[in-house]
Amino acid sequence: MYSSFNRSLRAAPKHAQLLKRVKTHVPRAYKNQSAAVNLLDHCLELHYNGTSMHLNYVWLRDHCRSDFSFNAKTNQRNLDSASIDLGIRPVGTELEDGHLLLRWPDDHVTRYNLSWLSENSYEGKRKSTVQPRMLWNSETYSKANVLPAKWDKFMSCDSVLKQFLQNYLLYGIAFVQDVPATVEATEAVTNRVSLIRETTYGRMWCFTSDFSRGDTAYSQLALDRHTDTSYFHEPCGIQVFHCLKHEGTGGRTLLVDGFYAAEKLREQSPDSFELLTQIPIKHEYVENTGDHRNHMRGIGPLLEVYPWNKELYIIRYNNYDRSVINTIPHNVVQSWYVAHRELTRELRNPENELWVKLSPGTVVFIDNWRVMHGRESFTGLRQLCGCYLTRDDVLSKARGFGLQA
Ligand SMILES: C[N+](C)(C)CCCC[C@H](N)C(=O)O
Ligand SMILES: O=C(O)CCC(=O)C(=O)O
Ligand SMILES: [Fe+2]
Repeated sequence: MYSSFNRSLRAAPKHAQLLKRVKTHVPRAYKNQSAAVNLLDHCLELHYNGTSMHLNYVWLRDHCRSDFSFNAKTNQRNLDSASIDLGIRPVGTELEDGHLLLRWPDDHVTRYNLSWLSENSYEGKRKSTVQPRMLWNSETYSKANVLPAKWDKFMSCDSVLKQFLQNYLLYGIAFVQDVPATVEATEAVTNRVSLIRETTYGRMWCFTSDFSRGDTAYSQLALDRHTDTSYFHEPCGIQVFHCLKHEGTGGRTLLVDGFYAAEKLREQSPDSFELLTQIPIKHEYVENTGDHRNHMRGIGPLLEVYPWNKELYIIRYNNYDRSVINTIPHNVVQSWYVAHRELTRELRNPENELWVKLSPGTVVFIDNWRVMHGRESFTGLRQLCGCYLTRDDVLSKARGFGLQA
């Protein structure tokens, strides 16, 4: 069944000798110190470090980290998974020195570190969160006393950037102060974090209340809390704002932790929470102004959770840009509106509102998959510049610093 395998690339015979080749039956159970293995009909059962894992046999062959199966330099799989016999079972197993050794019918030997298995198994993953977060309302955020980064150190010192990214991951917002009030400096601060995501608004944008675009953002009107670019299938991961100038009144920025509100909903009204994770909703951006012709549409539920651990990872909430609901029957529409109302009530709880007046020099990074922003109406000339980032790039940067993201 592994006829295409190159025998010379198989695991060293040293390991092979450790494994008794069992022709007629497979040993049922092995125990050593804190680990125990059982070969069940459809999977291998491994007890290790307080976790009981059920590891599918094809999976065990597929995730083999031998040189033959996996390229450790590129971190890519060499093995053609489609060539694995779907009925495969190991013909020999052994627990040795914190490792699980498996011999396959073609004599190939797979050697798993038990800690690697407990970290990477379904059971292990179910227990852990993908991204640790500190959910906040205005009081808890203020009490946390999260310090902003300062421009000089932020631009030159990696530990300051790392701390900034940690704050961003935990709270979904992070500030840099003392930034020169220019688009160029704002761009430099952003580039220090990651790649800028160009959209129809430009790469770096600078806007004021001139209705140059067909969107309320380009007015002096108040904007209720929302996430941006809900009309993309992948909404932008981060929004960066820098207020370069404001000669007038009002115009404060509103920030609300959408996950704090959504978790309240999950506690108080689990059915409504679940409905919001299941009903796909359209958001649209239709623009016909001057030279601008845009028609964007994104479809996705208001809340999305990882299926294996139910951890929330995105909220799309923009009542301005939400499009026609016509994909669900009326009785579900009614329940959806009830659920939307419950979530909205929580999002609008004044205790959850963090109001800040952005002023020249302060750049704010907002997790647009989690934290909502809005603004108070204003008078006078107000100029805001900023840009969007893609979430994957920012998370990658954070992981590069060893942060859990
Ligand atoms: C930020 N900037 C002014 C460039 C664009 C604003 C986009 C506004 C849009 N309604 C949305 O919520 O996505
Ligand atoms: O003007 C503001 O403070 C923010 C407007 C807004 O929501 C946006 O540009 O995305
Ligand atoms: Fe916005």
